[in-house]
Amino acid sequence: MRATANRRLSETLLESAGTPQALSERESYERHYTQMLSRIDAAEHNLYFGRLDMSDADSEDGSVQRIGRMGILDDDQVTTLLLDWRAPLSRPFYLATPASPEGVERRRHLRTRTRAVRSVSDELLLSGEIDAADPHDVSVVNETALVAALNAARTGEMTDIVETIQREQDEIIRYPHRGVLVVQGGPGTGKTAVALHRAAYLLYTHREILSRSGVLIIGPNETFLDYIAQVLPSLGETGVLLSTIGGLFPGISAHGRDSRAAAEIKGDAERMLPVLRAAVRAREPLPPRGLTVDFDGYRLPLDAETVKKARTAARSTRRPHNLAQRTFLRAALDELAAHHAAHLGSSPLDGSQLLTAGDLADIRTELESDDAVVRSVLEFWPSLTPQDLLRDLYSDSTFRRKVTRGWTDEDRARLQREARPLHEDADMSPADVPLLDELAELIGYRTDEAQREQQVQWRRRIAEAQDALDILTGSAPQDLEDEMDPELLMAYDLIDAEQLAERQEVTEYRTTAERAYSDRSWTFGHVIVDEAQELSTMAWRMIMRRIPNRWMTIIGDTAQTGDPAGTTSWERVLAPHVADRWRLRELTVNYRTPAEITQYANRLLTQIDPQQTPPESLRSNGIEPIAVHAPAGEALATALAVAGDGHWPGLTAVLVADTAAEEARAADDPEGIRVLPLTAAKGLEFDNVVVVEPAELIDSSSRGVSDLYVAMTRATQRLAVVHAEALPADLEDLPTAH
Ligand SMILES: Nc1ncnc2c1ncn2[C@@H]1O[C@H](COP(=O)(O)OP(=O)(O)OP(=O)(O)O)[C@@H](O)[C@H]1O
Repeated sequence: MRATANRRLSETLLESAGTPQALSERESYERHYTQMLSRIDAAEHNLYFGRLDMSDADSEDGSVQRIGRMGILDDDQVTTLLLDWRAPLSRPFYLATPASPEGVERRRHLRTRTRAVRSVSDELLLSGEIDAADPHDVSVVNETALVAALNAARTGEMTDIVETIQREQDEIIRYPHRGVLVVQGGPGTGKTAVALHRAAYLLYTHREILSRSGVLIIGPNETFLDYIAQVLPSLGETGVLLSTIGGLFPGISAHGRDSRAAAEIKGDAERMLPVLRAAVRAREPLPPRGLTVDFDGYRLPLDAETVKKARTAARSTRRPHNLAQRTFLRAALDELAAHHAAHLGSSPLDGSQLLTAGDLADIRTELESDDAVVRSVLEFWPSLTPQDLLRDLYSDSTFRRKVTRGWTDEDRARLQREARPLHEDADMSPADVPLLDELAELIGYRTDEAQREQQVQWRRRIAEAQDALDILTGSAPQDLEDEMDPELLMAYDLIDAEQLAERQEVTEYRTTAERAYSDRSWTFGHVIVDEAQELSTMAWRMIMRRIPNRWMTIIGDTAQTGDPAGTTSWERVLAPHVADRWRLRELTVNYRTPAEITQYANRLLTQIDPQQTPPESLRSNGIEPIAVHAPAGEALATALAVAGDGHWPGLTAVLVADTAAEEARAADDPEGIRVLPLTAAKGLEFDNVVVVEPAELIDSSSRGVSDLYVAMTRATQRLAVVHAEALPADLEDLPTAH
């Protein structure tokens, strides 16, 4: 397959593209073969991993199914050599258990490295020894392979779980409902893995729709996106847009940081929406008394009444601010024209209007072409950009006071930020992005890069066409010029550059993901939100605008919420958008953290939310977590020493409270050890974790206990807790080490 695709690609590249149509065909073939090659490359590792011997089939061919990362047909294009793991026929591979064998006699699991088979394990499902009547069978599927996968050392990049997906996970990955699906599950239950496999599954099953509209996956931060970036390509999918909330506004890279207090208030829709609306309205002011505009040697009054009338006309269109500007201008000019006409044309005898409707229209047209008049009128309904408005809100205290009616001074100060004239966009923080998006909606501001880019391309094409015409003119037979038949028409006589450019068909070569990324008004076919508990109500509004059909998978754990603007209740965040039309599925098994660690972590869960069932650890590894006492003020240094001296195999992370992030950055981390503030470790995992100063983690935020819970559940093998202050009561009985 690879050789064929390679050959076709070279043939395509060698083809000369004479006509624009041939050129566009060539490019689409090129794209097709390049994508096919990258899919084949991506599936190379462990291409074929599962085999099902079915009991019911009578023909030999039908009795065996081979399952792999991608579907492969034999040369006859009919016989299936390998079934895609997402195909319905592959399902028993993930679902069959001895209690419910789904017609599978034997399930074989293969592991390969490059082209060599490394291991094979078989399970006999129809051996009849098991009580097939037990409907509560919770045994794991593909046990040997699963245990191997769970014990494998971590590489710092997430891997796919396509070979060992478990039943409860499979049910979510293939969930057919076309509405909002919420997946709630404790740490390590495979939520992120399930989210990514669901994206791949949906793209496979609904490729027609989704390859055009795209799938968006939202993750909590860039580190997390890097961590999961390889999973979808390894499943053969490259067309998914991965983004953080901060990355969803085209043209803005939100690298600024907010204090927790600022992020909390910025994320609160109830508080911010009235402020944003007021901010736009404040840019639709009334003129000062006595304002006039000069026109035609007269001074026309631009008074409050005129502006009010125009403003009412504009507002009654119910269109966003920028889009209502034309109505405003038109209405204001009508008023000014009427004023002028009254002045010029009223009869000195009886005051009746002597000017005709035509005269009035002329005045109106002249007013409209008078730049100074138009500029004066538009002072009261200027074009706005979300960036400028937000910046004014943060840096102009008078403006801020005006639009935050009813706020305390203390809350107002949470929005305050120094005005910085240069590189302002770099100052935007992730919490600002939903505000920008909301403002863009109120203003009717388009970030349609695609459109802008099209214009640039259009101009470029005209320039190219002009060049082509120039060459054509230049290559006219000069020496014959005098004798040339003046009646003979040349191409350049008939066509101008614009027409020539127009003849080139406009084709969009960017991928769906690239187009979606540059267009704020893009709506996706499916949206998956991971670590969804962290999203503020403002962020939810932004996401919902991207997915009007509400076909979403929302994944998270309300016990892990760290952002003070985040949620502890799915009902609360979803009700404004979908009322109660959403379904909940739960994941209950912790595949990451061994039981030795979970027994301590789960005590914290009782504090965070006693209603939640603690996830059950699938394995134990015999390594007890430890507590290490540090001298006062030396918790971080001690933690680094513990991490370094342990010589533990695999990846080690030292996790500190966000408030200690500066200190952590300055620390000299020993080789192979990552020192991370807690928010940057969300969703990640490491073989060994050293948690620094639980008391500080708890105290540094109103969601401190959740933060500690997240920190402890990042470990796949070992946990050490280093403390100079007293340990929280729940961890007091940790075995101590020196
Ligand atoms: N069926 C499975 N087979 C093999 N590994 C699995 C399976 N399910 C989950 N895992 C592994 O368990 C670990 C945790 O999964 P994941 O990160 O998706 O959990 P999570 O629920 O998102 O966790 P958290 O909420 O703590 O971020 C990962 O290493 C993942 O590969």
